Amino acid sequence: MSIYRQLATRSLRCVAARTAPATVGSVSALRLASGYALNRDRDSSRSNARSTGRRSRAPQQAFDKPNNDAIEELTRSREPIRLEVESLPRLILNRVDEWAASERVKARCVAFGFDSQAATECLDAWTFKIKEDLLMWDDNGESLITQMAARGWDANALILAYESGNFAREFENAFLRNFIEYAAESGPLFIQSHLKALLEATDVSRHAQTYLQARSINRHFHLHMGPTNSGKTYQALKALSRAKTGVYAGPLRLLAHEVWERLNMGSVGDLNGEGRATNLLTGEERRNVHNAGLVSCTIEMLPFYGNAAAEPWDVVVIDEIQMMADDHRGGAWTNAVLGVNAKEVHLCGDETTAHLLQSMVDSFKGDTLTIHRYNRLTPLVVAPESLNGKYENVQPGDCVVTFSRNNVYSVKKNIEGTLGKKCAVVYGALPPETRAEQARDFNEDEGRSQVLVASDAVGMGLNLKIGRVVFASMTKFDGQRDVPLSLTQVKQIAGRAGRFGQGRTTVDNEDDNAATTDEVAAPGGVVTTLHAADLPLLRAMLPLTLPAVTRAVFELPNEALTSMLPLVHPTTTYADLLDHTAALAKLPPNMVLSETRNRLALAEVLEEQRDVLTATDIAVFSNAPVNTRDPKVAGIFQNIVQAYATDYHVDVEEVLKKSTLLHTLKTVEETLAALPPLPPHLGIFRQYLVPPITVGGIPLLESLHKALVLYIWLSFRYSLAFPDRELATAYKLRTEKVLEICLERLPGVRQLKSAERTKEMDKELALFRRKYVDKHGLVKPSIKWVNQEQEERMRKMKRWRSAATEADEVTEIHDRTHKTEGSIQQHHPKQFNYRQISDRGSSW
Ligand SMILES: Nc1ncnc2c1ncn2[C@@H]1O[C@H](COP(=O)(O)OP(=O)(O)OP(=O)(O)O)[C@@H](O)[C@H]1O
Repeated sequence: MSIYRQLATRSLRCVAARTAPATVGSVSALRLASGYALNRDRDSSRSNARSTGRRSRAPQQAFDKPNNDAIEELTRSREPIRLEVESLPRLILNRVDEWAASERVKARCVAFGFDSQAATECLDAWTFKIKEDLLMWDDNGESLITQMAARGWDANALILAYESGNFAREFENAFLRNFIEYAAESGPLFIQSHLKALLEATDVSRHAQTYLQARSINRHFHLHMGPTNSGKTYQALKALSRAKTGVYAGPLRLLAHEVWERLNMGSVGDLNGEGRATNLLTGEERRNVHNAGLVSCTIEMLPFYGNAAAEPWDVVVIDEIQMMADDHRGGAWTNAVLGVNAKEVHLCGDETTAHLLQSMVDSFKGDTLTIHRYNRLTPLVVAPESLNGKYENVQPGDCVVTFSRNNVYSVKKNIEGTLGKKCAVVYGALPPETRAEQARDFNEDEGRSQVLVASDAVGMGLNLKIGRVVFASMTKFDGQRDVPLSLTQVKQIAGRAGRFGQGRTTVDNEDDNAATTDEVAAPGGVVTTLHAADLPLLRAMLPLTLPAVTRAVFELPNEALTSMLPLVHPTTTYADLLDHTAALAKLPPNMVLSETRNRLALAEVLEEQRDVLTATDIAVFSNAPVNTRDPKVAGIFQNIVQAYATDYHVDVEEVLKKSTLLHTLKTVEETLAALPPLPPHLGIFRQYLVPPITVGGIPLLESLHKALVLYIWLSFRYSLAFPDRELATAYKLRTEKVLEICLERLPGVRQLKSAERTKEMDKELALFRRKYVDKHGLVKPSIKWVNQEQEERMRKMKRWRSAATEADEVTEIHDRTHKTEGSIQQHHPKQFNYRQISDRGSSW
């Protein structure tokens, strides 16, 4: 947070506390006490200690002590933040002098066409007028709102900004717009018409009116509201499956894919196996089915304007509507509600958005709305006990939730080492296709995995047979520090337990919500924590209702940027253009601008090619799916932009070459191809079956996958400049395959001891040995990387031996070496002898 923001925050807090003492609470409903961080540290220190074989230094007591402070804080911070309208004038007064005197405001004025002398004079005059106005306003709520509106202040927007904790930036933007409106009427004559043009270009408050088709019909909205696993999507899809034309729009391409498959196969609602021809449309994939009346797509690809004949869709289903409050992607949901051309719009999500959606729909003349409310189909209970910090207590059907890829691996290793049961993994950086494969391995009876270890990515998009969710920690590292899990995250993740019709473990709990279902409800879900100390917190959080979403996230339309372009100085960078437009934008009611951090990072790269790229190019590239936190992908994005700008021809292999990611893919593929299969019923014998590159290569393969998805995404927008879509898709599929095998071979599962093996198992094992193990008890070394490792050892050995022969005093060692010449493996029996280690627990 900048110093300015800190000061602004502090001063506004003080004023608010003075002016509305009884109503100001803490900013976030769930910004909890430091006890969270303690739990996370304990968790990771514990897993580190296990994996390194050391004892954790954290005293055992700390794991068991309930975190009362955090629970108390939780209860207190549930108090809603309130700001009375009467406090607003004072908040404005307190800030106005400092704001007007600041250099950044002057710089902004210069960018808008003022000279600095004129800017200072005009700002002084405006400040004086504000103070005069403030003295004249009476302090009665309703009339104050009207008086403020007459002077260009949107009191309700400022109150919402304050209550949602974003007020510093938004107050500043409100000052800027108010000042420019004033200057456009009363400022220096030479600039007035220019300022009016700026105000017009950035006025997006009537953006909904630009969706002409949607405005010309009367849409009927159905809100399907309920917690996870309450059957909302099921009911909405039923309506879609009956429609002649329609669309399903979901948050992930995984979900779009799943719905596409289900509609085509007829496994939705009333279809009873009679498939409906449905097309698939995602940023990276298009599949056309003959005579398709339906489309399944990701929300960003929603065909707003209706079907191919430009007629309104009969039914459009928009899933996970609460995502309209998401800082980064929320704009896509908001636009869908504003502009989709459909007779019936079904919105599925949790209760938090009901009020906001009602007021949005009310603002569209002629549109109507019905709300359907649902309860969970299966009960969800908090277990009476935690796992008491012991992975031994994990059961088949459990999903252990932790955060970050490394923690997922380390928990997987701990569980596999302790229980001897294989774990599937799901985390955000895994390609969705690989996630789905892991989910299948866990869900299906013949799958190898009985336990799932997942990050919060498990909260959405996958149907999983989870009986019990176990939170390994109640905090998450946000890139800078540990933050407590939000109530939304806790509820979304916990809700995965006991999925209707998919449950695995049972709890004795009668389901009383399942009256409307077509089939018998499955047993309910259970949720618990790994550590005893976290359980009371979980128990306190689960029954809480989620705070209502008060504002939808709004994405700056490209038209606003292109209208602004001729109005700013020609040397203005794209990042500054974005920033100026966002600062001056007049938004529709109850909306807040989306987060532009990632877009600004991409804009910096695009700036290098600003003389070549068109405004449309910049708009497309700056919205490309690039995670700038992954330096490999960010580097490849830079190569792509450069190749596009210089040659208008982007060769997929060429842009990937510098990153060596394709080389990694080939090396891992070759390594895997030379490996014997995994031994049956045994844990993984790391030395032969898990070459280091198959573990170390996983993050690189994940980056490669993202880079390929980016290429494919761009190829759908510029098919001439990106001609290698097929090749990129082939590489993408290869990457997914290799990733799956690498995950399959991740070391961890303890080898079964002979007492634990059945005769059948022994038989299969004997077969395996005969085929892959030589007479010395070694896995047959036809494997390139093993050979290379052996050669390296031989080289070292020779060097060491020659050094030893030179020194008389090491004769004894030399003799010992000489005896075993020709059988280098015998120097490392622990590493190479398969027979010797097969009965030992894996050291991984
Ligand atoms: N009436 C029903 N008959 C049969 N199966 C149903 C019924 N309602 C829901 N299901 C099944 O229950 C599971 C959960 O339903 P659904 O995905 O619609 O819930 P949801 O409330 O949308 O959950 P989420 O918010 O997690 O997406 C699905 O597998 C769905 O097919």
